[in-house]
Amino acid sequence: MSELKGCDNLIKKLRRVAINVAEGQISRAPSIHPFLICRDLSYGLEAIPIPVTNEIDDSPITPIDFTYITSIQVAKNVKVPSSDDYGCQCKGNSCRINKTCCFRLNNMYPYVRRGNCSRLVGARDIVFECGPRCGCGPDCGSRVSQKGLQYQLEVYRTSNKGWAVRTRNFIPIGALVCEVVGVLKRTEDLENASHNDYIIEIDCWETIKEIGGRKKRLPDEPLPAKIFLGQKDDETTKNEPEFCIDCSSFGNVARFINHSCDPNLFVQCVLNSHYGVKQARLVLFAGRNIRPKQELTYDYGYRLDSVVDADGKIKQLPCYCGEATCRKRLY
Ligand SMILES: C[S@@+](CC[C@H](N)C(=O)[O-])C[C@H]1O[C@@H](n2cnc3c(N)ncnc32)[C@H](O)[C@@H]1O
Repeated sequence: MSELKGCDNLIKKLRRVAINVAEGQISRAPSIHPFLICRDLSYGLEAIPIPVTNEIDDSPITPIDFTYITSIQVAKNVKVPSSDDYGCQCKGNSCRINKTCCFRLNNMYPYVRRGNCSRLVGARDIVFECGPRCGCGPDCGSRVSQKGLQYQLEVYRTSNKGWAVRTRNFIPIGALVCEVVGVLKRTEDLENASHNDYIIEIDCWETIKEIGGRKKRLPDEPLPAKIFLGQKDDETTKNEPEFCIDCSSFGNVARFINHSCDPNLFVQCVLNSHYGVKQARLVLFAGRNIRPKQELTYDYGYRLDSVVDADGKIKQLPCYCGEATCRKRLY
């Protein structure tokens, strides 16, 4: 009986694969992994393919209700700060020795090199990197967060959290995992969004200023960016709109990374083309050594009772991270 059931399941799976081959959603080559439903979520946009697997249920064959992108898009009504005054004149790989390089904006050099991999030494309020207006080349050591995927990631189905992301490689502590990519929008434009599952707030300024219960990452470190934030006084910055990254319709693999109350990744704000902290890039780094097959998670950082519905009623979402220190609710 159980053999027959197994056969039945296999037939169902093959039928789904056949449908998706016909619809062009997955490669025509037969898969060796019985639960592989898409060979590459990014359809070739990432240097390393991101397979999607589902051993759990019959939910839509691929999480295809969004378009995969690899760099931030900007909503029409968002003005990106000027990049005229950002950048260094370093040439080639000279950034490490050049006193005027962008990385000197960091109080301390943020990365350390171990073998082939540069690692972030620890979470900072903000990391300054070289960027598009700099004279140095793409191999400059001050562009770590711009390197794209470095590890084999897999999107997979869970029994209680929908889709999730796990690594197929060992990821060392401090290593770049991925940027959170989506559409940069004004938070106020999303306040009436019916669901906020894929909206990530850029809270760099709030962290620096310890607003809303946030804590500075390195409390004793003088704020390296102060003089640059000082181009606009605090009052002006405070009154500027808030921004977030909306990954609901356009996004990358980060959109499938779940919350944990004891996460193995952390969000690092990075600036590399302007000084507008409210529009910092959000980049995920490993907060500890991560073994192959482990789920990747970060702390979404919601305050309890901070999410309300259209009628102003507090919304609650249970947390299934399963950690001993679980707060039981995401919000
Ligand atoms: C950015 S999405 C993550 C990917 C999502 N699981 C999916 O299937 O597309 C955020 C949503 O995933 C779910 N989620 C993430 N972490 C969770 C957790 N620890 N417990 C329960 N649900 C979680 C919640 O529905 C949340 O709003």
